[in-house]
Amino acid sequence: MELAVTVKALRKSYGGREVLHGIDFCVRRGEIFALLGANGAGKTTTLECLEGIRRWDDGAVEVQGRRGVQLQSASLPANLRAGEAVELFARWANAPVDRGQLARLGVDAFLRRQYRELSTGQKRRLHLALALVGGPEVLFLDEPTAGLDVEGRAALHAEIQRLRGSGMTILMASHDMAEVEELCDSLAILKDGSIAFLGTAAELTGQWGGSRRLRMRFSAPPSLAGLAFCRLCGEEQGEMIFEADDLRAALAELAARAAESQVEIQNVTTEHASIEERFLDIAREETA
Ligand SMILES: Nc1ncnc2c1ncn2[C@@H]1O[C@H](COP(=O)(O)OP(=O)(O)OP(=O)(O)O)[C@@H](O)[C@H]1O
Repeated sequence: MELAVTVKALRKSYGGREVLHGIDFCVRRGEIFALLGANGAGKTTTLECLEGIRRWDDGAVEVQGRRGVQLQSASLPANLRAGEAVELFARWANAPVDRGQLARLGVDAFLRRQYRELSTGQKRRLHLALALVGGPEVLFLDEPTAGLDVEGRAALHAEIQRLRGSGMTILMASHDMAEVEELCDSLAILKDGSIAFLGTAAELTGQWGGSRRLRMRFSAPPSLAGLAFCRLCGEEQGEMIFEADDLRAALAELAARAAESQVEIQNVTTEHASIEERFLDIAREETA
């Protein structure tokens, strides 16, 4: 397994207040990795340390390959035209302008417009185009689709997937759970400057432990008094809906109840927790 990014025991303080408390994670080459966390959790600080624009106090950070950075609030000279910015970055990187990429990002539509005339979404697309000049091997994106319209978001997701397909490693900070679920191979949840979860989205939502709801249709209502592993939380279209922390135990318990009550189980479906639900669980644990 080839690693593109390694972070070991990374610590960072601002003015004596520690905001990263020794975090560890790795990103494999060619994967899309997301940093999630509430406002102020430390995502941008972590990305900035990796991007090489922020000093850290202790620990180690390694990035293998050329870096491309889409800044969160990057600002260019107000009267610089988008096309001039692209030419300028290409000259600095000693690389040709990739017209195809500009078209895919929709930047070609406003190349003649000055930076100050661009909308938030257009600026974001331009910043991504600039980050991609020279073909980075490791790309850093800070909330890449914030401020983009639906079409822009879809186009950008398609482009991010295309870039991953070309072997690029992508690290992104995001608040958009649907985006993370759609794009990312693995993720870390930062909570107050420490890692609260590290793994894949499937591991986060969990096949069993992370599942929450069980829908069951019985031939007649079984006796449900004193359930230990689940609780009835509603009925919908003839199905009983249960909530459980351990679905396996809940299923066994309900099957036993059905047998005791001599009723048949006609249908069972489980609903897994979404990334958002698990994220909120972790956020709540933080304040508990
Ligand atoms: N330049 C700075 N000077 C002092 N404190 C800072 C600075 N930048 C960030 N912080 C503090 O460090 C902590 C982490 O901030 P950071 O921007 O890394 O979080 P974040 O997870 O990216 O938040 P957001 O989701 O709001 O962008 C916060 O408490 C923030 O107030």
